[in-house]
This record gives sequence, structure tokens and C-alpha cells, in this order.
Amino acid sequence: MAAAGGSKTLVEIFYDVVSPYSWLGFEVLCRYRHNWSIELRFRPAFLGGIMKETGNQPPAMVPKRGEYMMKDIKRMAKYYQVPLQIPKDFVGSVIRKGSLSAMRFITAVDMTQPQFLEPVSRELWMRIWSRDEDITQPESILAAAGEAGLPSALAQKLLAMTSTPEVKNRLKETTEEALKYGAFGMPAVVAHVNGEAHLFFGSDRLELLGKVIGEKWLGPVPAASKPRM
Ligand SMILES: N[C@@H](CCC(=O)N[C@@H](CS)C(=O)NCC(=O)O)C(=O)O
Repeated sequence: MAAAGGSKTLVEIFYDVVSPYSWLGFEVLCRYRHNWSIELRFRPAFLGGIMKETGNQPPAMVPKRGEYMMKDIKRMAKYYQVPLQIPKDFVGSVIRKGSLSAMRFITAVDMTQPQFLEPVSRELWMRIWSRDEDITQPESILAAAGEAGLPSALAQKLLAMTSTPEVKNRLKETTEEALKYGAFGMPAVVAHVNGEAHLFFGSDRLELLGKVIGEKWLGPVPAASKPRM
């Protein structure tokens, strides 16, 4: 169902490639672009900043929750048909190394080559959350960019941009925008309905999102779309 006035409903997804649940939400919304009357906007932001500003912490920091999360991610990945695998050194790869350089690169892509935003984000998720590969070193980021089809000279240029105030500030601004909507974790999905912004936290709230925007939930792999992997 289209939004009032026949226009598409704007749905924004604030995400960070360090977040496996963001990947699930991202892929499902990419599929639903073909089923729902939505304009999907990708909003790369920094989960570390959201945690710091809200005083929240990654769920795995509570041991029992971390234990549950490992099982939950495996089940969700299978159900959502996303090839997510937990890195062997979860604390080292996810918590200690983090995603700041990767998210700055994605931000540079968003600012200058937005047509590559979706594949570059996906390739970085593939590295950290599927193949247990690094996403912090320049060569890792360039490899992901190459896989996404970004010409090598352009990728080098974007990598150099990641240390500029423009890119750093843009990532900060997008993170602040997510906070303004009330985000405390990721994915943070914001649907704009009749001038009102509705925040949904998690990849498991997309059915509810459908209800609020007047669209039907057809499961994580709706028939009109095919999982990309
Ligand atoms: N139930 C949510 C969980 C999402 C989640 O745990 N996201 C993490 C990042 S990967 C987070 O930001 N957690 C903050 C919190 O749980 O307060 C889902 O299925 O997507």
C-alpha cells in the first residue's frame, strides 16, 4: 500500500557493518524494496558513538546475553537467508578492532559515489561477518571496494578522504541524527508516516514496521525478491 498521496514511504536504516543484526535488517529491507511501496535510504552511522552517547553497551558484554546472542544470530541468519558466521575471535574482531575506519570509508562512498553504497556495505559485512576477515586495514577496505565493483583508483581516492574533517563530520552527523530519532542500538529503522518519524530497533521489528506503514509482512524472504546470496 502506498503512503497517503500515493508517494512512497521513506524508510531509513541506520547501520554499522560491525553489527550483525544490522546486516539482517539491511538485506530484508533490500528485498522488501520490491514488495513494499517504500523509498529505502541507507544511513551509515557509528554504533560506538551511539553506545557512548546513550550509555548503552554491546549486548555481548552481559555474559548470558552474549551466550544467547551467539545462538540467536545463527538461527536468525538461517531464517533470514543471510550467510552470517560468527568470527572466531568475536571480542578481538568486533569489540576491540571495531569499525571506525570501515564506516568512514562507507561514508566517503555515500558522499561521493552513492551508487556503490549498498554493495560496498555488503562486501564489508561479508568480510567481517561471513568470512571472518579484517575490515580495519586499508588493504582490507580496498579489497571490499574492489569486490563491490568500485574502480581501484577511485577507491584509493575515497580511502584518502576518510581522514578529512568532511567525512569524519558527516559520520558524526548521521550518528547524531540516529540519536535524535531515539536510537540506542542498531539497526535503527526510521519510517516517516504523515510527518511523524517512527523508530524501530532491530531486524526483528520489520513486521511491525510493515503494520505501521500499511504493508504486508511476507516473512524474511518475500516471494517477489530473491535472496542475493
Ligand atoms: N533483537 C534485535 C537485536 C539487535 C541488537 O542486539 N543489536 C545490537 C547491535 S548488533 C545493539 O545495538 N544492541 C543494543 C541493545 O540491545 O541495547 C534484532 O533481532 O535485530
